[in-house]
Amino acid sequence: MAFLELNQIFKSYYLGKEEFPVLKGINLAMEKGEFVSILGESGGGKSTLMNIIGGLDRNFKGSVRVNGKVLDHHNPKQLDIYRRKTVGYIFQSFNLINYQTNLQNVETSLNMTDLTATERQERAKLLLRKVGLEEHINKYPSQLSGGQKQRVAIARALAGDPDIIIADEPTGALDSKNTDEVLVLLEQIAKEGKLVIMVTHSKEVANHGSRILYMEDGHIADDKRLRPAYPVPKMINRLDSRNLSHKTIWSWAFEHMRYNALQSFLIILGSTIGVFSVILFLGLSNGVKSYINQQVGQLANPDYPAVYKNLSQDTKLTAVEKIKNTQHAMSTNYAQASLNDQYLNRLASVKHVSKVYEAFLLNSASFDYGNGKVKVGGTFRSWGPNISSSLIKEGHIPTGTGQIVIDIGMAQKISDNWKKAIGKTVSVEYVSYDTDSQPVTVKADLKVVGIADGGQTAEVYGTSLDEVKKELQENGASTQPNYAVAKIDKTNNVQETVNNINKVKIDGKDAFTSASMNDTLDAIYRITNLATYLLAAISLISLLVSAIMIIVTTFMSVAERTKEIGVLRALGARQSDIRRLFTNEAVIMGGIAILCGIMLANVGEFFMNKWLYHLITYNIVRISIWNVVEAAAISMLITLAASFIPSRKAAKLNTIEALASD
Ligand SMILES: Nc1ncnc2c1ncn2[C@@H]1O[C@H](COP(=O)(O)OP(=O)(O)OP(=O)(O)O)[C@@H](O)[C@H]1O
Repeated sequence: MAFLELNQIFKSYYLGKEEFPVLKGINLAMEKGEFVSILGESGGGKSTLMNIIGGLDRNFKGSVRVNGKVLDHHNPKQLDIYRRKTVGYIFQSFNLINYQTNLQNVETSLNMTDLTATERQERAKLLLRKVGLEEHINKYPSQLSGGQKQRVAIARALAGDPDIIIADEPTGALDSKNTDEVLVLLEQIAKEGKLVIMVTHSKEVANHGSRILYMEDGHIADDKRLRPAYPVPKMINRLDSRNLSHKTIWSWAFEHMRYNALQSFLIILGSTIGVFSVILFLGLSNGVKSYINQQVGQLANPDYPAVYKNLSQDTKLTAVEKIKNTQHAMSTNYAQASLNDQYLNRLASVKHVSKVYEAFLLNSASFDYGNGKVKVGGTFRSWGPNISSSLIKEGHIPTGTGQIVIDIGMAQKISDNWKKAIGKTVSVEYVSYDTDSQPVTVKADLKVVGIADGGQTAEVYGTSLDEVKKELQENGASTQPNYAVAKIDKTNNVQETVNNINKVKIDGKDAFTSASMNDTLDAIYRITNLATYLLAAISLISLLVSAIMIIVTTFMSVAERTKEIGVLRALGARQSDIRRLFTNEAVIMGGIAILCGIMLANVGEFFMNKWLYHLITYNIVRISIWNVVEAAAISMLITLAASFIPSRKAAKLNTIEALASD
């Protein structure tokens, strides 16, 4: 039984329904140690026959038997292994991979053997030495002559230690000197016990073989033996084949990306800008929220909601709107708008309210220092536990009568060194109302004991509750508080208690209106969230643009590398290897873009905070680890999705057509 047997091989091409038979019943037997030349007219079916022997063509009739076993051409996996292990290809146009060095080109094939990395390198060097290219191992194919390229291709074909070498017009593109050198090498390979099958148009070239087959009209017209087959030496230590490792595919993807540096750089740049802006906008939104929190939080303690008397009948109004109505009503009917003992006691009886503090908010007050030297307007308030003491930047909160806390803005006007305002006397003037709701002007001289900074939200002027009551009493104004502060036992109970306070009824009507910090913040957050989503959506657009760039460039890359895909498949790479090759490259670029985007966003955070700090004294960009994770995940998903279709297309390319592409 011969090593390679072809039985009744029929092959036709179809144009529409029209059949073009090319091989019309080929029967052949070939042995190891033979150097078979195939001659024949152009279009006679030589390459078609080679594709069948090489395991590239699966659509034919008949059987191919190798070493006694029928090759199952309906089983792609078996064919992958067959090409990897049994066949070595040499093409007319060399088909070397241009972004790999000559050494790496030979190693490409060796990567599908069971050798270790060092063994692979040693064998690649040995093979390149064998074909006389020892000095050129680190050059790229573009730096070699045609003959040298073909010798690299021969070294690559031999790399996996195959039994059959298929050379399809290996000398077609070479001059006579290089042709001779290549033929000597092929003869040498046959002498080493391999079956060499060479297609040629030249009789002279064919004569180097030990046997010549003439193909004519889809048949073997003549089979001429020139000399006996070379004796097959005992082959020991044969290499075994294995699938390409993930590591190898990653390194190829990386090599190709490096080879196409400019194109890769532009894609990475596009994605980097996308990732950078998504992270930065998310960080900005965090900063804005935490800034609002800080501003509102430092002004008022969330465990102490303010409670006003409710005068609005319209139940659809929000708590904040109802509070405004009550404040308006104060100047027309103070007695009705302020809280009497009945209301204060009822409030104290609400569940979770552990204490009720009377409080005054006196709008349109004026604060005067040095008889008009510094005069400012603002709201004067009684200082209660609801006002955070962290607002005090110098001095202390007002504890007894005759004391005042002024805003830092006024303190700066009083003295260049604002801290020196402590101890100065400030005159306060405001309007309140008597029990008949008639306006009463209240004046008092108070000593500055503290300086407060309310940030962007409010200017802070305040005195003790006792002092307010004393002033009102002395000037004949009503001492009924215009609002109250309820102390809630636990932070967790605040929202529920505020809701319950708003439901309390006196004389059948809603008695109170109160807004928790959450109510106030929710409205603000809704707006900042909206702004954030809009900004993030804009940056997502740049990610999408980079996704489109990835799709386009991967498609272009597949088109450019069609031949390379064909070569890799002919060497035994699986469809999944090809798919991974393209996906991995996109993932590497996406990964680099994510890293660059994260780094840039951090730099952006630093500079934006630096530039904006003097405006608001706050680090307004606050990138959290979650912002980074979110942006990285979105970007990687987009990258994978973008590379999916082109990679699949690459994997599904027909190997023969890919090899035939220009
Ligand atoms: N994919 C295809 N679709 C249709 N016809 C094809 C296809 N590939 C080859 N053929 C036809 O099959 C015939 C045999 O082609 P093949 O390439 O095997 O010939 P060849 O003997 O190698 O020719 P040459 O010596 O010119 O390379 C030709 O007529 C060719 O036009």
